[in-house]
Amino acid sequence: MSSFKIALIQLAAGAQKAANLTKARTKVLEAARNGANLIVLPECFNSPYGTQHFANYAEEFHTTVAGGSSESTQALSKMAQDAQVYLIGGSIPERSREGALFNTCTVWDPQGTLVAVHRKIHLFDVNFPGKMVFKESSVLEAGREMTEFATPWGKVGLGICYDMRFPELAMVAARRGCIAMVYPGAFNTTTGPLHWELLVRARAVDNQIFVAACSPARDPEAGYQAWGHSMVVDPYARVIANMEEGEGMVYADVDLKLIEEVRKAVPVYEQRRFDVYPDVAR
Ligand SMILES: O=C(O)CCC(=O)C(=O)O
Repeated sequence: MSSFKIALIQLAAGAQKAANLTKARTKVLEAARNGANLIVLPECFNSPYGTQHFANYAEEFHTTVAGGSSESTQALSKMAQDAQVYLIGGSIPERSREGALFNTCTVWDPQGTLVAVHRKIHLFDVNFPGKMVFKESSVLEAGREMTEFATPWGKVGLGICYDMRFPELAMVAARRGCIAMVYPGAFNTTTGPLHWELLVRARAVDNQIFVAACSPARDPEAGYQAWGHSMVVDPYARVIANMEEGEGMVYADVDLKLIEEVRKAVPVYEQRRFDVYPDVAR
């Protein structure tokens, strides 16, 4: 199958988890009715985003139990099944069996089966003096593994938000044959205008793959002002779908022929000089 339709759902999450899940469900079913095959929700779509919120909203779920066994994972499983789509469930605060907290993305197939779990690897610890200090590592543990999952169209790699800043993840995923990287991510009004589009397009042009980044909508009442601007970029690094900061949805047709086409036109894959930089060839 050489093409599919992706939908990014940019929604604003409020304080009520159940309401956030209901809103996500409505949008997922709408995207499926409009023909989407792979649907993406934003980072922390079931809770407000902020270090003070992770523990309150965290859920423990078991990857071996159908539906994942917690409130949000059961809701995600059912959404995927009812919509008959692959669903990248943004991220949710996860509590491990040992009590550690993670920022975690779960992925569901059209049967509602859990097919991947990505725990955010690079935690968002930054300091812009006078503007913004954020220290996810004060409450979260970092994931330790790269994540990819199979679809009928090819393998898809995953990262969460700050993971996007680390080109190694996307590079290794592409070298392993991923056709796309998907990042649920909540940039903000400080770093969003500086780096969001640049990073999404950079991961695409470096690796000649599709890249999608799905943000929460900006909520003027929220403590954390999300950047929005969810977007899909093609393997030429062209923005093929995007939006502003409000709630909504964007769709893009992912035409896999473009990967082959750009790799023929600009064959960096065959031109790499690992003999010159052997330390990245390992
Ligand atoms: O990298 C950034 O500027 C934003 C990252 C972020 O908000 C996150 O990792 O949640």
